[in-house]
Amino acid sequence: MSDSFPLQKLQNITTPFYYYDMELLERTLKTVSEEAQKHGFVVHYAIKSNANPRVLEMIRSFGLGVDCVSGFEVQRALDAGFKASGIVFAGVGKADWEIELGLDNDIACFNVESVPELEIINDLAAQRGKTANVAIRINPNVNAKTHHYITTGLKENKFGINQWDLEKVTDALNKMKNIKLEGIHFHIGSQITDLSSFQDLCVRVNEIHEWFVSQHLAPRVINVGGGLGIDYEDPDQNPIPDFEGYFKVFKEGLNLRGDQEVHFELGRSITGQAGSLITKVLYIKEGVKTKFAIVDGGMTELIRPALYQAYHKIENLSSAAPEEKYDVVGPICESSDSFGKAVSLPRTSRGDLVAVRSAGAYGEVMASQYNLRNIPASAYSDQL
Ligand SMILES: Cc1ncc(COP(=O)(O)O)c(C=O)c1O
Ligand SMILES: N[C@@H](CCCC[NH3+])C(=O)O
Repeated sequence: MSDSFPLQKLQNITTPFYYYDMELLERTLKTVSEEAQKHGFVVHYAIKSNANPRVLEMIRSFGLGVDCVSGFEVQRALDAGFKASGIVFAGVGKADWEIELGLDNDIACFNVESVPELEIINDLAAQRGKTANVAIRINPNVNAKTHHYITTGLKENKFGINQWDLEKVTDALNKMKNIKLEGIHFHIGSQITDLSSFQDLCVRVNEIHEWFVSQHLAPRVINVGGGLGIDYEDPDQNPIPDFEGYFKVFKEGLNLRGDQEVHFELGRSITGQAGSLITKVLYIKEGVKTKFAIVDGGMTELIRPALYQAYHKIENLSSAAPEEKYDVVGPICESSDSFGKAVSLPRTSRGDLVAVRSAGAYGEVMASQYNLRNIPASAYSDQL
């Protein structure tokens, strides 16, 4: 039985729902802010990982900027009170209305992923008599050593502009009157736990940076994206990622010139450990190999196990009986609707509350209404 959850209070809430440990979120934000400040680094929060209004409110209170990947995210960030001057906007397929929204609100920077996109931003900025700040997203062809669905910096991935196309970018930039080159941008993938991938990234960034300088273009901002992973196996042992070690890699690895700024776009490492999906056991059913614990939350609330075969620690909050093995499955009409196979849990019964841990990032925000289910509600440790 876990003592890190207020079981009595959680029992009164209709399941399934997301539970946010706001004290942990606060400690994580304090750590990331302090560690970044030591080096003068600027952190943008990747809102795609979690756009819950209460979560955003706390993140905003720490003065982080926001990294967005759609016009809807830009709008959510503005609605949550983030300043436009702290908003950066990436994405391979920005529609005209999304670019217009960014321009009309004077966001800080567009992270541009192709030459045709650059042309459209230039045209739309010209129509408004404005100059758009852009960072060129470059695909550094670095192996992030993570799940292939969430690696983004290999040459075959759709993201960014390949190095051999950079001359086309500089040619285009020289012709465009309504674009200002603000920086260069990279992002190699997500859930990266081997820091050597970030060392490899630094080597590529330095090469590419040198090339820009040789073209008499001096990017003011070096944006190295996000991707720092979390400990899904042991969230209690490692609730806060090693931000110190992570930033140190960039401090030591990047060759900076003058007053350049280094920007980061961190999502999972900020929100991941602060959220759990709380679900209730509906039925215990005998299976062929193990018993099924059928819970009332499923892939519609948390799709990561079904989509990436991702591991999430599962805990029975209600029982302290001897352990047995269960396949913990949801009610959705898909065989992949499983949170874990042969999971050791204290003997589990109908009505027990189960926590699926480390679900604060890419959890609530990826919920769907498949099977016409409701989008899950949330509860917060500081409001119970
Ligand atoms: C461009 C960009 N920046 C930042 C992030 C945030 O990544 P993470 O949540 O792994 O820190 C992502 C997602 O992978 C991304 O695509
Ligand atoms: N949704 C992914 C991460 C994608 C990151 C965005 N590029 C996950 O749950 O791990």
